[in-house]
Amino acid sequence: MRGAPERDRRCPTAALPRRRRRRRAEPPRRPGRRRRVLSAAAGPRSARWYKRPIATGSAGRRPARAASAGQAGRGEPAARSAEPARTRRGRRRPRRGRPSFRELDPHVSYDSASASRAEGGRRSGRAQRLTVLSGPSGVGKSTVVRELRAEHPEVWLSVSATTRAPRPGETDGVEYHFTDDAGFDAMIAAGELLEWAQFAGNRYGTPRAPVEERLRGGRPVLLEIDLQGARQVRETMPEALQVFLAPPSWEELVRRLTGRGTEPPEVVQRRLDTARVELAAEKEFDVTLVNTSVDEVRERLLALIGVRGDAAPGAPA
Ligand SMILES: Nc1ncnc2c1ncn2[C@@H]1O[C@H](COP(=O)(O)OP(=O)(O)OP(=O)(O)O)[C@@H](O)[C@H]1O
Ligand SMILES: Nc1nc2c(ncn2[C@@H]2O[C@H](COP(=O)(O)O)[C@@H](O)[C@H]2O)c(=O)[nH]1
Repeated sequence: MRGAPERDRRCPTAALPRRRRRRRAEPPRRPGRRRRVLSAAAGPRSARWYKRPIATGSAGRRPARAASAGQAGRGEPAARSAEPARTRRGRRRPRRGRPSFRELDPHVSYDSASASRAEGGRRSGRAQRLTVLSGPSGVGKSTVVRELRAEHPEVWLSVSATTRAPRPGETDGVEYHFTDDAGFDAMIAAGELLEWAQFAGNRYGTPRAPVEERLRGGRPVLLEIDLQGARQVRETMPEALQVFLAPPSWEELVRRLTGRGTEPPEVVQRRLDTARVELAAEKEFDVTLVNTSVDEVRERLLALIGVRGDAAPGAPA
């Protein structure tokens, strides 16, 4: 054992010059945990990934590329103005703090926990099976999921129960299981819901049994749920991959939600108020995908779920 220097027992910093005492007397800081982030290296469809160490708290995302998804004029993510700082050796210096959702580009970033879960799962032959897709109302979750399932019906989407009234064109048992308050209460009381939440004046919940059944059968399962539901699933099923779908900009989110024309103005406003809270919680998720292009997000999501582009479609829906 190396001999420890003898200490002044009354004051551990007494031997230090005065200006260094205060700093040494403070409890030692935890060294900044370094995370590894995988980011798309090249073009939007690239299957190449590079690993880039970043400091804790930084998403380490690539600077946004204007019109990267060929959606010029439709709320492209704001490009970062300055080149990233570099170390003396010319390496990229990690940014301090996470960028806001406005700074993100439509490329995926995910931290070490989810990356190793997803990658490790695949290596061991056990693909990531449960994926939660969340994000503010109107960001495009249903649109992306619809496109994804058109190509890959083997990805099973949970049909939620809700007390919301059906919109024109919605069918009971297809988009939702529509129920009333008493029916919803009964499901809660019977423990039939994996999670549930109150959202913009209605209740929504994920029926537990069908999800568990599909997971047992090895099907990739997708839950399209709000932030409160995502938090509950994080508690009860921490192995689930949590994906946040973000809008390219606030203005674009407003445009999409109002443009959809499914809610009266007061409900749109309510959903937008909630959206601010949801956007602020983006960091809780393993991955953020910015929905600038539905095609790109669909491909990214398929890769994250672990469904290969060459996977045979046509599995039972
Ligand atoms: N990448 C995109 N570019 C432009 N418009 C889009 C994009 N993705 C979705 N939209 C449009 O945005 C609107 C809202 O999409 P969608 O209904 O899928 O949102 P959502 O997140 O499922 O909303 P909610 O949470 O309220 O169910 C739709 O009109 C859809 O066509
Ligand atoms: N916590 C849950 N949230 C859900 C569920 N099903 C849908 N949702 C979310 O509700 C809002 C509003 O949906 P809308 O169809 O009325 O526009 C949206 O964010 C959905 O993701 C659920 O089972 N649990």
